[in-house]
Amino acid sequence: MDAGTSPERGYRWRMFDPAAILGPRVSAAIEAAFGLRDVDPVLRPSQFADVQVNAALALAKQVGAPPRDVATRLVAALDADGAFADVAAKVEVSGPGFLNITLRDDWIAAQVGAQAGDPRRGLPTPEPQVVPIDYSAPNVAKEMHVGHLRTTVVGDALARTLEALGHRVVRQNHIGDWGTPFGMLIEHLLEVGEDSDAARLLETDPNTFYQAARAKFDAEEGDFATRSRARVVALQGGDEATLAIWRRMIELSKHYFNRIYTTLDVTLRDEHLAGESTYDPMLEGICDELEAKGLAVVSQGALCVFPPGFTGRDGTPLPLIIRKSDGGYGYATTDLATIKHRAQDLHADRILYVVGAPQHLHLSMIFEVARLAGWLGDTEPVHVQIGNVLGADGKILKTRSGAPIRLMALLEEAVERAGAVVDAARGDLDDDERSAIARQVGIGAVKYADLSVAHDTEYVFDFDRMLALNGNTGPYLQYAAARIYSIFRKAGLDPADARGAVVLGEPAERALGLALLDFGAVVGDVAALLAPHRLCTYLFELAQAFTAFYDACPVLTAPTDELRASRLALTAAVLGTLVEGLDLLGIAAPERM
Ligand SMILES: NC(=[NH2+])NCCC[C@H](N)C(=O)O
Repeated sequence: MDAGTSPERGYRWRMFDPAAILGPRVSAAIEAAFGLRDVDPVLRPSQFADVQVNAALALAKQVGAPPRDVATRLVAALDADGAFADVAAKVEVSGPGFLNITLRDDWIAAQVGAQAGDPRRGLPTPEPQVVPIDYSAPNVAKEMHVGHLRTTVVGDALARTLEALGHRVVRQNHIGDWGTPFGMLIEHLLEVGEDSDAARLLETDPNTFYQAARAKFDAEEGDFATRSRARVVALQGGDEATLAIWRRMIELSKHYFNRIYTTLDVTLRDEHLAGESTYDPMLEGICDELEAKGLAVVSQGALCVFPPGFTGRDGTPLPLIIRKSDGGYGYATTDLATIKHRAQDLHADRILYVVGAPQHLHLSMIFEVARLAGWLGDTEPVHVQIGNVLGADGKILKTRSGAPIRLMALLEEAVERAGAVVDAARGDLDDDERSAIARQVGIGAVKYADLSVAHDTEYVFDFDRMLALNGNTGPYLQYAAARIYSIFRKAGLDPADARGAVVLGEPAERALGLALLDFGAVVGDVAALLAPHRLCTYLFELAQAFTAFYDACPVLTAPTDELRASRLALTAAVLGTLVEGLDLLGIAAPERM
């Protein structure tokens, strides 16, 4: 995906990673040698060098010389002003015209030390943006399904990450709390009574509540259906008594959502609720405006917009219906009001819609109509498409009987399974601590499984795999952090006090230092590319680099005091990075497990 208007791209906002420091120096050398300004130095990681400069290949055409010559002149320019002397031990021309740079060990060590002392741990500080994030968005009186789980988890990780970078995130939970079904739902609630067990289902098992209402409606029992239809009219007409009972219903549903959010440890709160009903007062004005602008036309009795470029399979233009022939408004009108509000009232720079992939056509049409209406200005709406969560059979995850999985039951099972492992491994800990760990590990495993694959791809929900202690899993990373906590317990040292000067001698030590320096750039990429899985991959590789280091380099029994202090400092930096990285993903790191 294109990074769009995201400010995190480029070196300008970054601090400690080698590319951020070398990039501008290579650009300056290109200017000195060839008189070309602001040329992208094209720095890439490479298996043959700490950093590879690929600019010569692209420059060759412009300069009119073979890439190897360009590369050689570039090295001469870099040498001439000593641009690399403090940073690079060696710069070599290789292959068709790459520059392979070997960094100085003492430079890497100093950067690691500086990053560890930075309160932001090397996170970039880009120009702050206003970013509304639309995520979770379950429907009132319906069970949240695994699709909602994934938008909740991915949206929350993006919210945490963008906020950590300094952006003003506006969390928006666009719950489905409005529309035709509310007539029958309210009538049902009135019949069973607000304080009945049947009403309580809204908090515990909303699907059963919904189905009971639906059954009465379909059976045409007495005048239930007629009353339901009248109730929708009363609701949308602003009848106070109807609104009062509707509010009670939302209140009960909120208890259900909040239980899920608390269990999941996500940052969504009541104040982030901005459901479909919020925009009801704007809908008439939206239709009037689009009609006045000549964008909406009446077709078969309904008011529609036909945004250019959207056609059905047979080539006919696709409508976005904004007012049905009976005068009612639907999902599309609400979304148009929503996007106008986000662009014009919230002054959004980017709007993230963390929503299931099947809604891509709908959202693309909304974005296009908003653009045609002139509402967007510089606002960039983005659909962060969420792929399906599948069962072992490769179909959308369902229970054996084919019913949708109850999300709470799924989360409870994750915690239970994690608990069995923790109970077996840590009989030495008391019950409370074991159950707290089980919760962090079980929930962390589910969240990590959602986050570690690209958000737009499908994946198979598999408890055994997500709870495994090896491989790219949440528990693996939590375990890596817990192991480091135990090293510090053994040393009788608080990791915050491990501030010895870093010395990098062994190859595994050096590789670990380099890995640490990437943290800021990776977090910047997560925000720019809206790709939390990149942070997962990074943390997994960092944990592996730590294991390799720990196998090769004794820490507590290091040969000298200096080395011991250095290795403890390195170890503390890894712990801090793991804990902070997991926190950006919304995953806790227990101190023991
Ligand atoms: N602005 C939006 N359309 N957000 C997504 C809403 C998702 C919708 N409630 C659903 O469950 O499918």
